[in-house]
Amino acid sequence: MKVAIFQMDIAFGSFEENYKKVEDWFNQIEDADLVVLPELWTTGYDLPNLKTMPEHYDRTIDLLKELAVTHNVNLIGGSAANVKDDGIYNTLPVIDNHGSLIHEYSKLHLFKLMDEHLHLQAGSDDPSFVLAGISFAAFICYDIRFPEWIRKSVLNGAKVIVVPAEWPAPRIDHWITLLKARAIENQVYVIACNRVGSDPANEFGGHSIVIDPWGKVIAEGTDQEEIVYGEINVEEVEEIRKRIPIFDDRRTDYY
Ligand SMILES: NC(=O)CCC(=O)C(=O)O
Repeated sequence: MKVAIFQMDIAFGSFEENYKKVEDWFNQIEDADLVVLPELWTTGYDLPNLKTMPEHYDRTIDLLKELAVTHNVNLIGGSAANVKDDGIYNTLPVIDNHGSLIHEYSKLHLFKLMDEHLHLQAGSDDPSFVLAGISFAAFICYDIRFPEWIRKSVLNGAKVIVVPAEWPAPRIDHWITLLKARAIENQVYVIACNRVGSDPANEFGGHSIVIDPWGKVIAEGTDQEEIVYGEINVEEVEEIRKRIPIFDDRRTDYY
């Protein structure tokens, strides 16, 4: 499966501008079966104003469905603010190449350092889904600091972990280290998309990445806007698990 990661800058609070950029980037992709976008790519962290944009989640889904069909590509659509009656969720949509919305996951762990707990509701969704015959699980940014949440999906069968993010540059070494650790400890592929550029509070670090189940980096972005391309082969997961059979060796009598 060929993957194209949209490592983009995000116009703060201006979803029209961000829609336009994403449409332009779709016209540039070379060869991809799966496109991955960053966290909150339609608005950035303009959290206090999200409630004034109640219609934009549905518009975002409509746009992504159209792009998936036009370009015949599967999409893990980053995430967008999803205004519901009981609050605003940070929701990740998955759309297949026929334009069907097959899965949604709202971020479980809210990141207080960026005020998420003041404006957003935590989700309660299962992160796992099957896309193009492959078992995936998708998480959002801060979720990667909770290995037990990711391990749960891997024990349920996920072979590829996808992570859209807005991860600030000063902690970019945490980003890379945590993603490598999640790949190695779970013997899965990791595909992670981080934005670049800045907003009024943060500068973001890019370094979107594809990591194989042995922990080897297959593709990595810089700290500038670009489409990062990588290729995954899920049969590798079983090969690595035969070499070091951690799932047979777990001591479930102790933990
Ligand atoms: N958008 C986020 O969840 C950021 C998480 C983050 O920066 C971290 O250090 O964790």
